[in-house]
Amino acid sequence: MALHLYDTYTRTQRELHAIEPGRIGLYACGPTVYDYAHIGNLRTYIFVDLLRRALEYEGFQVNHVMNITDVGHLTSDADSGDDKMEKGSRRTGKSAWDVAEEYTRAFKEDLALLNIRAPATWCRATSHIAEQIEFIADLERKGYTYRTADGIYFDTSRQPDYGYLARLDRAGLQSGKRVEMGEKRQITDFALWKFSGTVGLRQMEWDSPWGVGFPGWHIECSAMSARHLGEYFDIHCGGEDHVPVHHSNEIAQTEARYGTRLANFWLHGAFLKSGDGKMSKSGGAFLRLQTLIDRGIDPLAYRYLCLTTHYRSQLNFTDEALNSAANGLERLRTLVYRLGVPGRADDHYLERFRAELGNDLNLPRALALAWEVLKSGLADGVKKATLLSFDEAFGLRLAVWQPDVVSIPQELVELMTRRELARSERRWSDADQLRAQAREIGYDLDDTPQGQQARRM
Ligand SMILES: Nc1ncnc2c1ncn2[C@@H]1O[C@H](COP(=O)(O)OP(=O)(O)OP(=O)(O)O)[C@@H](O)[C@H]1O
Ligand SMILES: [Zn+2]
Repeated sequence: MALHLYDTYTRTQRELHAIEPGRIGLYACGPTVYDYAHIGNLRTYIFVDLLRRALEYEGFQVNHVMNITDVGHLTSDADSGDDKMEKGSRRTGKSAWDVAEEYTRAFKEDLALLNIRAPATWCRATSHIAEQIEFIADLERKGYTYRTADGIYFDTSRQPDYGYLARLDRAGLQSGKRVEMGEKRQITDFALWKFSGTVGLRQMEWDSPWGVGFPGWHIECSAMSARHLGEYFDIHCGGEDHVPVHHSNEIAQTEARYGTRLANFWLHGAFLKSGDGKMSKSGGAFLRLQTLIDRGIDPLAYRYLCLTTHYRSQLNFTDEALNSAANGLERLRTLVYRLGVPGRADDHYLERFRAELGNDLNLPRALALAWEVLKSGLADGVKKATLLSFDEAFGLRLAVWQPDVVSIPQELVELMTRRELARSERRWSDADQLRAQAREIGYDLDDTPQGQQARRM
C-alpha cells in the first residue's frame, strides 16, 4: 500500500518512494542532553516512532539514526548565549561530560518506557568533531564562510533559496535586524565554529584550523547524517520549532557542500502545549515522564494520548486528557486480553488500517478503527489477531499485557525496563544493581531466553 506523507519542504502530501527500494534512511534530531526530557520532547519521539513503525508495517527496512546533542546548542538560536551543556554543568555541579552521560541514559530509559524502538545508530556530536571540522573546511574552500571575532559563520547570502523550507521572508528579517547580531553580516547567518573564550571558560573544546573552539549546533546534523546515511536520504524529522532555523540551516550547509537538499521528505511534529504556551525546559511547567509515573500513570497511557491527536496538530496537555487516555488504554487492553487466542487477522480491516497509516499517519483514525473492530461481529480470534497486528504500529504492548500485571508494582516494571536496557548495552554492574533493587521490593529477576521473568520472593 502506498504511504503518503506530508512534506514540509514542498508543503504537500505526497507518495513516498524509497530512494533505494525497500529501505528507508531516517534521521531524527535528538535531544540536547543538559537536563531530563520533558513530555513535550517525548511527544516528538513518539511521533518519530509511529512513523518508523508505519514504515516497518509496510515492510520497509528502516535505518534509523538519532543524534545526541552534547555540545554547541546555545541558549539562544541567534548564536549568542551560553552552551546548554556548560549551563547544565554549572546547575548540577558535575562535569559537562558527566551531565551528557547521565541525561543520555535517562533519555534512553524514557524511550524504553514508552516502547519507542531504539534507533539503529546513536551518534554523539562530541564523537564526530573531525567530520564537522572537515565539513566546515569544505564549506570554507567553496567560499561559503567568513570569520568574525567570535567564530566562523555561514554566509546565507550565497544561497538564493536559503530558508525555502520555512518560506522565510529574508528581506523582512534583515530589515528587522537587531543589535545583538554582532559582526554577523545577515541576520540569518549562523555559526559553524565558535572560538573558546568568547563565551566564558569551557570544558568542551577542540583544536581546529581556525583556533580552539567548538562546533555550532546545526553542523553536527549535516555532518553526522552524511556520515551515517549519506548525502541524500529519505526522511528527516524533528519538532516544528526546527523548521525556521535548525533545519533551514542544515539544508543550507548540505546544499552548499553536496548540492542536495539533504532529505527527500521533511516531517515535523507539532508541539505539546501546556496552558497557553509550549511545554519547555526553560518555562514553568516541566513535566517529565517520571513525574507522570510518580502520579501512578502508566507511561503507555501517555503514548495512547499521543495516538489520539494527529502528529501535525498541537496537543494541549491536561490531567483530564491524560486520565481519559489512561482509561481508554485500560479498556482496550482488557477487551483485547479477553478475546483469548488469536486466529487469523481480517484482511478487510487490515486494508483499512493501512490506508489510515498511509494517509499521513492518521493514528487517531487508526485507533478509532481498533474500537470499530472490537464492536464488530467478527469472531473473537479474528478480532484478536487483527488488533495485535494493529498494535505493531500503535506500540501499546497489547500482546504481553495480562490482568495480573496490575498486581506487579509499577516500580518493578520500571526497574525491569531499565535493566533490559542496561543488559542490551552490556552495563552488567548496572543490571546487577537493578536486580538488587528489585529484591529490595520483594522480587527476584530471572534471565530466561524469553527475557526477564519476575518472581515473588
Ligand atoms: N513542547 C514540545 N512539544 C513537542 N516537541 C518538542 C517540544 N519542545 C521541544 N520539542 C522537540 O523535542 C526535541 C528535542 O529537543 P531538545 O532536547 O533540543 O529540547 P529543547 O528544544 O531544548 O527543549 P526546550 O526548548 O524545552 O528546552 C526536538 O525535536 C524539539 O523540536
Ligand atoms: Zn538536527
